[in-house]
Amino acid sequence: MDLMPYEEALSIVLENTVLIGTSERLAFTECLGRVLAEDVLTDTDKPLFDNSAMDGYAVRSQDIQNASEDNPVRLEVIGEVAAGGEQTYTVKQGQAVKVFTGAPLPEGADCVVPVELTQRDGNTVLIKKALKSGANIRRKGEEVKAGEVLIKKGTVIRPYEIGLCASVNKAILSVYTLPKVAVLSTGDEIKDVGEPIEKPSQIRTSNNYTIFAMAKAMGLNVQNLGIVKDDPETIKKILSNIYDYDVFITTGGVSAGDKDFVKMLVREVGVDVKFHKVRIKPAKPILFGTYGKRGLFFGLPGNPVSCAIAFDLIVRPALLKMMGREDYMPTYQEAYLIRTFERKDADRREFVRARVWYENGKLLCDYSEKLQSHMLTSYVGMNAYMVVPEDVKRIEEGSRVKVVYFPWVY
Ligand SMILES: Nc1nc2c(c(=O)[nH]1)N[C@H]1C(S)=C(S)[C@@H](COP(=O)(O)OP(=O)(O)OC[C@H]3O[C@@H](n4cnc5c(N)ncnc54)[C@H](O)[C@@H]3O)O[C@H]1N2
Ligand code: MOO
Repeated sequence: MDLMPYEEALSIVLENTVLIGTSERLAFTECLGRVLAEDVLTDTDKPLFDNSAMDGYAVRSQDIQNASEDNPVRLEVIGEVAAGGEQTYTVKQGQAVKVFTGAPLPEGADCVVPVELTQRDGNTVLIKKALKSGANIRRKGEEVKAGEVLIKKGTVIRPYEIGLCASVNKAILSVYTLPKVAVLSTGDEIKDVGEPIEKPSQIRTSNNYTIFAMAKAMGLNVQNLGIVKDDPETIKKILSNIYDYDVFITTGGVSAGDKDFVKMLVREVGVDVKFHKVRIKPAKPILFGTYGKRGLFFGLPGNPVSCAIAFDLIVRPALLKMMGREDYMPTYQEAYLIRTFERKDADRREFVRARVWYENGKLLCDYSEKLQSHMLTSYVGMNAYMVVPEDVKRIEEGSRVKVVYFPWVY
């Protein structure tokens, strides 16, 4: 049986992914990483008033049009306005007012000469350069006017937008509700952190923690349901709770073993399985299905690297789309391979842990020595996946390869 290509699998997942749709109103400080469910309007002009962009002297540009280093223009200093200060002066011909950055612009002045281009002399100042009308002035409403859209619906709130909301006193934002996510690991041999290992064949879990951390790093509301033994009744009982979540993720139990129960039991709890197995390496046995109104079920393979890759390249885009993000597709770049890569089994598209970096203006790529799907250490020191296309056995040093950065920026 031909395996499903990666693109087809991803598009099936995304076709079945719907935006949560509901929204909630939150304090702007709680909205980091959230997606705006409506346009943010400002009810004030930004800036609120004409003000100086420099520490210097507010003057009339026509008074200084012939000013130069050799032939400075002398103006009478009639006062001083600080940031936050009252604007009480009117600058008339031959006059200047000392101003500081952010200070309201005195009436009559139409430019500000930075202090570096002046020389103070008692109650006069020498201006050493001609400036145009408007120079070093921030005009009322030049950034945004009252009633205008400040941030569009669909925008992700980053620290910049948090600051912007603060600057216009926008204290409450309407953002899309986050999907509720659960992660459950399966396997008789899997032991939780802190549990004693009783026999050498037991395995310390990593998967439920990796996936929990990945969802958490996306700002999601995620529950780690721990580990369940390969007992069909217990697994089915837990799986019957999928309806409490928008996205349910299991790890393990999806390949061909006698105890790989997840793939059978999900159907019994009402999951409509859309695919099982994709032409990728690792993570081939990934299972995907839908349930209820908008539920997404992902059965990720048990091998720790397979599990992580399946999340990064298949689950994460769906979660982003569900959260209301428009930039949910993984983005690829081209890099130059610095060392020949070879593999024996070339059937599937392989995502090799790699490191990319710029050198002399070129993005270069080297790959981890650890290629197997149980080796979580293959991530350490790496920052990207190098894509080895289907049917390609060897990529020569110096060739161009496609890479995709790990989505976690630290
Ligand atoms: N006959 C076949 N065998 C396998 C196939 C196949 O096509 N035919 N596919 C292989 C591939 S590819 C993968 S990937 C794995 C996936 O298997 P499962 O999803 O069924 O996972 P398990 O069998 O439960 O475990 C696989 C492996 O991973 C370890 N594991 C499981 N859970 C965890 C956890 N929470 N933390 C850390 N490590 C975990 C487990 O001990 C196994 O070593 O199947 C291949 N086999
Ligand atoms: O495709 Mo599996 O994911 O080798 O490890």
